[in-house]
Amino acid sequence: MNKIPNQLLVIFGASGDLTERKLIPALFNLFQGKHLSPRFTVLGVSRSTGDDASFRERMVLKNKFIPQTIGNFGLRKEFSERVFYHDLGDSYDTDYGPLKDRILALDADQGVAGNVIFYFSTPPSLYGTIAKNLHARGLLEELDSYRRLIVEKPFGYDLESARELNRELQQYCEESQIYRIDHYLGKETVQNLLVTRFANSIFEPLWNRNYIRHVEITNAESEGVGKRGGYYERSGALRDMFQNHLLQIVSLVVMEPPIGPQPEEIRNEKVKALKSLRVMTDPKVLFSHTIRGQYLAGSCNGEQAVGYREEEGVDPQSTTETYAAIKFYVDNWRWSGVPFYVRTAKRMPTKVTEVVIHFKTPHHQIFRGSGMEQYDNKLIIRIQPNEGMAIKFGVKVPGQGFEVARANLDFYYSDLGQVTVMEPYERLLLDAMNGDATLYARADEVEAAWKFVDPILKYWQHGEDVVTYGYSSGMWGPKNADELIEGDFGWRNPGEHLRDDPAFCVIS
Ligand SMILES: NC(=O)C1=CN([C@@H]2O[C@H](COP(=O)(O)OP(=O)(O)OC[C@H]3O[C@@H](n4cnc5c(N)ncnc54)[C@H](OP(=O)(O)O)[C@@H]3O)[C@@H](O)[C@H]2O)C=CC1
Ligand SMILES: O=C1O[C@H](COP(=O)(O)O)[C@@H](O)[C@H](O)[C@H]1O
Repeated sequence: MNKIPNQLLVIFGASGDLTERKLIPALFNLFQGKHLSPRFTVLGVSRSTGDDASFRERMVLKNKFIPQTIGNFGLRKEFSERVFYHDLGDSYDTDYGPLKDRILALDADQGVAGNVIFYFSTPPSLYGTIAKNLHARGLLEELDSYRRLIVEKPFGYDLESARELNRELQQYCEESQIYRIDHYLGKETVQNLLVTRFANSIFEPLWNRNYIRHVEITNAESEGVGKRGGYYERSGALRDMFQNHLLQIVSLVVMEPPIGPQPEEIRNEKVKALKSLRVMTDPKVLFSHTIRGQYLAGSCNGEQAVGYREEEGVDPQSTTETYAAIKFYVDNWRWSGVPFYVRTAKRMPTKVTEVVIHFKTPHHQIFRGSGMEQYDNKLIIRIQPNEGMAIKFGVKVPGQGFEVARANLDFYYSDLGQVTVMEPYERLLLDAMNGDATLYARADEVEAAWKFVDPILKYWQHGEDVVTYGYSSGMWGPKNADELIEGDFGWRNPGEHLRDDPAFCVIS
């Protein structure tokens, strides 16, 4: 079962939240599932004082994000013995000689055959510095073994900084060594978009402007920003979710069939898809096609929630958006004239991510007046939760005449029974260990996404007529966002339809 090479994973920023909440639990699950090679080893690196014992205790033995089950303590202990810590000193910009010695010693003791993956889990401002220092000590040179970098998001702050970061990293290693992580690509249902489209013959013939009226993508979270207010203030919903996760989903919906499943074939098509998004630069278009909002106090999931401006680390006058809805077009043969509507937000009534393909009504409506013309056919791809797919279509109501009712064909992943679905970080870590970059973003892909987002960011920052709407926590966001969608459609609000927000207002 073990095909993964022996290797060492070096995590920079190892004292942080991501390491504790996601990376170590994912690695433990992989260890538990016997997916790792027998000599797989982890070295945590950061500036915090510590040693192997204290790091093992915090990150493995007492890590509350690794579920405690009867009998897994022994396994934790075993796994913890494969985990080590290196204290870097006061700065990430230092001589990596001692770190190199530690890596060589671990290589000799643990037998990882010189294969090393460096995981950058620090603030992004340090990525270039860390790569520079690894390079200075020859740690990125691939001789008989491999050296890879996994780089966390956000990849850049805008187009220029993303380009600069690409240039910086590519100065020290080859593009093929760089793995830019986007955890949405690690979700089974996101990958299933490729299979739905290209492993079936029933969808692809309809997947174009002749049959599709519009495409709607919703990413809603009921949580607020929590303890990440400081980070979020500099980010906002557009940078935090739209530029990366949502545009990745868009690229999978929009792309042409790749000639094969190889990473470069898939990534080439995704880049082409992102390049075909119509960049909006006219302020009038930006005004009418983009909506930004910020959550106010309210009630979410039965609990009182504070407004964004009251969150820890947030400026009480902040205009950072926690809601973004964008309408745009894709300028290519397949999608010409089909509007795409994408929204992402925090403090919505529920947590849900879904893609809805709205098909056109039949061009000749025989059953006009029967009820069906109000309901276009839809394909709903539920990314989370209740992962699955549904097709909505019309059926005859039994009895005289031709009354049409709406029916569903549903598939839920849970119907597959006892299939273990890996968490995104598990899947993506395993892929990087295997050298499979299909589910990682390439430099040109990230830049193409920023090219589309940059003018929206600039307009939101400097545009004269930009408005930020306030919406109550627990509601579906600014009412104006409904007007983005032409015709009588509105957004498909999964679950309860809470429309009339008494607190809806303009906040800046
Ligand atoms: N947490 C999450 O859920 C997610 C995080 N990410 C990304 O992953 C990376 C790590 O995130 P996360 O673990 O949450 O971040 P943390 O703020 O917890 O930082 C990680 C570590 O980086 C080190 N560090 C070095 N310089 C600084 C500095 N100036 N300010 C703060 N920390 C510093 C700290 O370790 P020390 O001081 O010991 O050196 C810290 O423990 C970031 O790029 C983030 O954007 C992406 C998606 C989700
Ligand atoms: O990257 C991020 O993603 C999470 C949402 O991830 P999900 O897998 O729970 O949908 C989001 O909360 C966070 O703000 C963002 O940085």
